[in-house]
Amino acid sequence: MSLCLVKRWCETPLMRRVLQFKVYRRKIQSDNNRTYTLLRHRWMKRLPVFCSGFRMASTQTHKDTIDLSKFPVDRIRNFCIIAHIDHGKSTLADRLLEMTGAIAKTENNKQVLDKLQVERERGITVKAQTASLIYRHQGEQYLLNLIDTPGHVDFSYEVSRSISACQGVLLIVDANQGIQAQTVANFYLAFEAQLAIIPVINKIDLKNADPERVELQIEKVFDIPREECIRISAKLGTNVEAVLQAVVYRVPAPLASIDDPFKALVFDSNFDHYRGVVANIAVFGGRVRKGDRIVSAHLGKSYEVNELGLLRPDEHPTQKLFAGQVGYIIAGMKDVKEAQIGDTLYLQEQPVEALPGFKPAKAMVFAGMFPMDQSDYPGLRSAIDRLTLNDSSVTVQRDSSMALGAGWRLGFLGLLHMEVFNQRLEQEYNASVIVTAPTVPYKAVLSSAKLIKEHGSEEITIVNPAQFPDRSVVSEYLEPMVLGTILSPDSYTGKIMALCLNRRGIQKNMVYIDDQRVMMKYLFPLNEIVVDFYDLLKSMSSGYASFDYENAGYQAADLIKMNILLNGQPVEELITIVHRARAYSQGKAMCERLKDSIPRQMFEVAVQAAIGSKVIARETIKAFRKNVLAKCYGGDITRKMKLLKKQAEGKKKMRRIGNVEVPKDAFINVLKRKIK
Ligand SMILES: Nc1nc2c(ncn2[C@@H]2O[C@H](COP(=O)(O)OP(=O)(O)OP(=O)(O)O)[C@@H](O)[C@H]2O)c(=O)[nH]1
Repeated sequence: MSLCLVKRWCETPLMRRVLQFKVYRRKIQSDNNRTYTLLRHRWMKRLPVFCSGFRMASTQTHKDTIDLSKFPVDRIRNFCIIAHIDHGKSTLADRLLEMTGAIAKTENNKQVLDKLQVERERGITVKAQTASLIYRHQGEQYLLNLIDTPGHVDFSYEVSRSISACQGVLLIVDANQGIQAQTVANFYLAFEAQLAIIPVINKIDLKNADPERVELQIEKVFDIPREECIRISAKLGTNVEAVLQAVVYRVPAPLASIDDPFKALVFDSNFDHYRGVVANIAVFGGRVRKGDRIVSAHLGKSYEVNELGLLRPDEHPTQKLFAGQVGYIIAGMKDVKEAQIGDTLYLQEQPVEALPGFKPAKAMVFAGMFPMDQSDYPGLRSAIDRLTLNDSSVTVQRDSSMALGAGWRLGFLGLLHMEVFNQRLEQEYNASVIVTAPTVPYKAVLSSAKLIKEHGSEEITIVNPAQFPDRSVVSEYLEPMVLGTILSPDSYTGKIMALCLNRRGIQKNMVYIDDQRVMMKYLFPLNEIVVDFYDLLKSMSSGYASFDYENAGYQAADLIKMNILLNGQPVEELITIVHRARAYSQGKAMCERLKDSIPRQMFEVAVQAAIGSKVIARETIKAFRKNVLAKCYGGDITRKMKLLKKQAEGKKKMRRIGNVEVPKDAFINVLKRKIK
């Protein structure tokens, strides 16, 4: 009884503070480091970026358990893991982290480097992650810097950036599926960067694994001798030690000298609300330490280094970073634009020539984003601002529409990138949005002198179909093209060729990579493959075909603007640019899909597709009222109220266009097509 009372008394807010204060005092005397850590967690979290200097000073007391000066350049290896989606990159990274003691070995280590909620839910990597491993081999210690990269084509920009910080790659291939489209694309990224390529055949534990066949494919397609392949099971940890040894022996040490002036490449960055920009860097020469003044070559601005260290995979502060090493740096930059990806950092007193950097990511898909309710606009604006700070490949422009109000037009690297961004807005910022039909960036060569003067150039890029210029003022329209690679078992070739033809694809090449699998190259208009091509390809090949694409410039095309009318009213958000030859079939398909997407209203709704004033397709949605109380015979009034409330809430998720209620996902659904 008395014990219980004491416990309760201890838990009163006042006593808690007193007791905590005592704990702090005692810890200051006994263990300086831990006290600082506690203080940091309790107080510093609330302080804004300008306090980051003080906060960093507090971490100065951390003991440097890793003495980086012990790792001369010849004992450093920088490598990334590349592969087709789901071939086991993140699982292999888990095993490498465990085996080198970076994380404790437990059953729960599943894709440890996939930290975002969206990555965990979808089971895909979206953002490349770095981890420094310390590996002991034959009495020597090696510092291995690993970068786990995403597999999906939309995030290949992350792969090319990661490659620039490395001298070698582990090219993972699934022992069951063999070489897939992203395996080919990623191989060429590494090959063109002249990196050492270690082929690793994963999932040999699977019943249908056929590592011999995969080795032959690797030899045939990539010209890598089959003896160089390492067979592993990342899941069970089988033979993973051989991978670490291969990294030590086959990946060259970085070409960087400690005697050169400090020079580092920013290959990734993210924004921390309290500390500002955390930039991931690869040091190409010299050394940098805390307190140094560094300059960013892009902006010419100088900063003091507040914190630096390794990622193991969590931040592990150190006093210095040396030539050849990969780590992070925090220098009071308050915006990711100050630490542009591809930028070079150097010491203020030792200017150097900037490193080549990267080509900026090019948005391939544009869509309008609008708040569900205009009163949510300020909140959504701040959510988009914050999310784009951590994803600089998204472009943002203000936009507005008659039906949806004020919003933005955002540019993404692909449709999955757009979906992931949308999901992150909802999950991380609780922001619900309406996304309009995605479109690709078209170009128009203007013929009107007045318009050329207005735009300052003859050629304009159109990212909003509503602003598509009329044929009368244009001499030529251009559409973006891509070179697609399809890998599939040969039994599906006929069906796949029909699909490609249906999407205006032009075959460029077709080779057998073994006696059953075929690789086809097609030139496609981007617009034809961006929305649902991949889904259709997967379903018609029972999931066996894979697809990847790369930019292939622009090509002249006969394009027209197609309007969608709901009860005679044009819907700006549903305007699409189509090829003249496909206008009728696409207009018909869009009307059919809209008929399925829009719930019945109290009145009849005519859904029409029109080119200019000519209607080319029509569907009718019959009048209807859903009586939610139909099954509620007699009974309690509160139950009826609940049902009506639920119906009202459902309606909130709709958008009123003219007098028609349109659900928010209709804008994207309407573009999905079926193969004819
Ligand atoms: N049987 C078996 N399954 C494995 C093995 N390695 C990975 N997997 C499974 O394959 C699936 C995909 O693994 P991930 O490690 O997420 O693949 P990934 O390449 O990182 O995927 P992305 O990041 O989305 O490209 C998971 O369900 C893993 O459990 C293996 O050696 N054997």
